[in-house]
Amino acid sequence: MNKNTIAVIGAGKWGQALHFALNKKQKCLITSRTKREIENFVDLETAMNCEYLVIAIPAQEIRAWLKQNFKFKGQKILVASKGIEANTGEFLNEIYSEFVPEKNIGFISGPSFAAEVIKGLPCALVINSNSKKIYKEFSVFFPNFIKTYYSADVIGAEIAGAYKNVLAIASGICEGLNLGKNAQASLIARGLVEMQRFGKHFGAKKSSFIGLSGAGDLFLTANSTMSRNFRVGLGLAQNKPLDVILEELGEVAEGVKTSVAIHSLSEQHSIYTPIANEVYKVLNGKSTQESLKDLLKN
Ligand SMILES: NC(=O)C1=CN([C@@H]2O[C@H](COP(=O)(O)OP(=O)(O)OC[C@H]3O[C@@H](n4cnc5c(N)ncnc54)[C@H](OP(=O)(O)O)[C@@H]3O)[C@@H](O)[C@H]2O)C=CC1
Ligand SMILES: O=C(CO)COP(=O)(O)O
Repeated sequence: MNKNTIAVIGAGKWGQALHFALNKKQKCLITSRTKREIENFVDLETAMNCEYLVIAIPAQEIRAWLKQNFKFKGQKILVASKGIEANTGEFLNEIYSEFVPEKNIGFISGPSFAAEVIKGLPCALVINSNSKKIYKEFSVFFPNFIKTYYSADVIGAEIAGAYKNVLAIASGICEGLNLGKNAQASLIARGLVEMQRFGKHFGAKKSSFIGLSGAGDLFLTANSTMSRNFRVGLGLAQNKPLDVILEELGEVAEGVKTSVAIHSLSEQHSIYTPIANEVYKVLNGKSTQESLKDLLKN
């Protein structure tokens, strides 16, 4: 393993933006499944030898990718994905725990559209880890336009980051149906309550939901066409088939699969998650008007 070296794995929108940011203060390598003409692009083996790895691969792909490619040699990992595995309902920290010791891993959360980070626009992120050492070691890599905070509430950050994607789909539907700003603000506020309730069940801290990881990322994503998940909602409001919406998007919208995970977890654990459940149903063919009626029922 090469000491004091850093690499990003996954050169999608977020991986490239993080690489741009992390390459400011020191050399940062990048690798991806598909080779690209990017500064410091290397093969997977070279990247895997770095002491610090930032992994930006969609949540649904993580388990298979880790099984196929990952060998733990003492690397420190920062997970940049936001989602819950659909077919198991497992959180990313549970999946990673089979491959990396807890003291070597952290999770990024907070409002951060890749398109803005790659322009060097300022933002604030949270590095969530059970080890403050992980925060300290990774935070020095971040450039001066990114403020980093520390939190030990890994599960809270994970749930907030994954849940807000489902709520962004709901907010996109709201916008697409022209339901107005009152409706959208109500949806976002109730969504925040809902994700907090869901998180509490799994041991998350309330404070994570009112800070950057929860409200911060939710307000960003649920209010902007820059969000892929929000755009999925806009498409659903126009009655476009999901496969067409996803084909046009051409990038990952984690909320689609995460809604499956939240739906099954909330049934399994009897957690009241009305908005996420309606998103799940609309993604499975329920009409948006029916869904709206059901959400408004007293
Ligand atoms: N975009 C954003 O603003 C932000 C995104 N995120 C999160 O980061 C994660 C990645 O998102 P983003 O980069 O935007 O998504 P993109 O769709 O832009 O890119 C995903 C990347 O993952 C790689 N990938 C996909 N499937 C596999 C696989 N089976 N094995 C290996 N690599 C794979 C692809 O590599 P290749 O192209 O080389 O095949 C692709 O470049 C998501 O969880 C997202 O929620 C978090 C914060 C901000
Ligand atoms: O997580 C994000 C910003 O913080 C990106 O959201 P989308 O995946 O909906 O574009």
